[in-house]
Amino acid sequence: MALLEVEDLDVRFYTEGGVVHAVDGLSYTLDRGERLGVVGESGAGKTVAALAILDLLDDPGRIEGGSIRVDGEEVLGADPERLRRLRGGEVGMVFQDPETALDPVYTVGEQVAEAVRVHTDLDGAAADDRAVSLLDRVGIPDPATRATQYPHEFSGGMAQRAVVAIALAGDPDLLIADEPTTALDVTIQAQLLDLLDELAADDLAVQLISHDLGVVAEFCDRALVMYAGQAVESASVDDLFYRPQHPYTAGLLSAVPRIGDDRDRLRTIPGSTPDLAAPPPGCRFHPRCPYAEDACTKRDPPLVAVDGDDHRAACLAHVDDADFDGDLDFYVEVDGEADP
Ligand SMILES: Nc1ncnc2c1ncn2[C@@H]1O[C@H](COP(=O)(O)OP(=O)(O)OP(=O)(O)O)[C@@H](O)[C@H]1O
Repeated sequence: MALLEVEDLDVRFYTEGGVVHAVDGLSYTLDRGERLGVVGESGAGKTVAALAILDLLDDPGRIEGGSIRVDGEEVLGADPERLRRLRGGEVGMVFQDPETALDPVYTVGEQVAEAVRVHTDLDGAAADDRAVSLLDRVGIPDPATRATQYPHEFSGGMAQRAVVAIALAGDPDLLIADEPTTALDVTIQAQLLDLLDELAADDLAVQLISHDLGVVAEFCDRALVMYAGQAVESASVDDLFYRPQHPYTAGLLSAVPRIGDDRDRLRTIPGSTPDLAAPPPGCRFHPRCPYAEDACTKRDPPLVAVDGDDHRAACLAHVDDADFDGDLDFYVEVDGEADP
């Protein structure tokens, strides 16, 4: 049995501008100890889908359907005791910005110890000791002194390590990291990824949400590509990078800057993500797709196996025919102009 099984998840936001269908029929699984990268442009539904796993969506967001099982147990509609065990217990979460995750009025040690108390049997001095050892485990030097300091005394990288320590307090099986390095500078980003790498080597499964395909290629075993609330491709990292099947995946890859690329301007896929209150009919990517045919405007394509069960895509288009060599230049816009 997979550690995490998401099946046909449906999340909508009821806004004044209409019903935003943020996650639509999302299904995927994550095994114990596996590292899954979730990629896609801003607004694809990556964060909303992750919050749904812990039933953390607030008004006007609502989970309208589907199933989320952690270790075989359903999360949706679970009682408060089960949710307490889940959040920060079986599943730890790290967000982009450590400053919003830490409370400025408590010391870092108090915050880690509180998480220890909530999720374990430890109390009092034993919880404080565990907090110091967690700070040590995430690579914070002189953890006993650091534990007595307040978040503002921590650098961004150290604060994010403290957030990881809090996420580990309940000894989770799964860590969801939502753009955990985006707010950090490049060297610190690499150090934090090294830390996640070490933790994952200890059999912790990681769901890493990232805009950065390079980070996903380096860190993850498998990747799930999301577009406009749906999964469009799911594959091992190798298959995804060398044999992308969905034109959107190919577009994302061709937008990655490469060594030797002398263009310093931003390369993007032409067009923008659709308004999820009124998504285009058929395949949601068709208005931006160079391969779109009439049928794509009518039929919402399901994920189908590409070559074996582990590689699935919501399109069996012609990316292969284009002899993909990682440089689909015809696809990409540079500064809004067609790329020569
Ligand atoms: N509170 C909210 N009210 C209305 N719509 C929302 C709300 N939160 C998210 N959405 C919508 O849900 C969709 C998915 O958002 P989500 O944050 O999951 O995207 P994302 O892929 O994580 O993007 P990013 O990389 O920018 O975080 C977006 O269209 C967004 O506008």
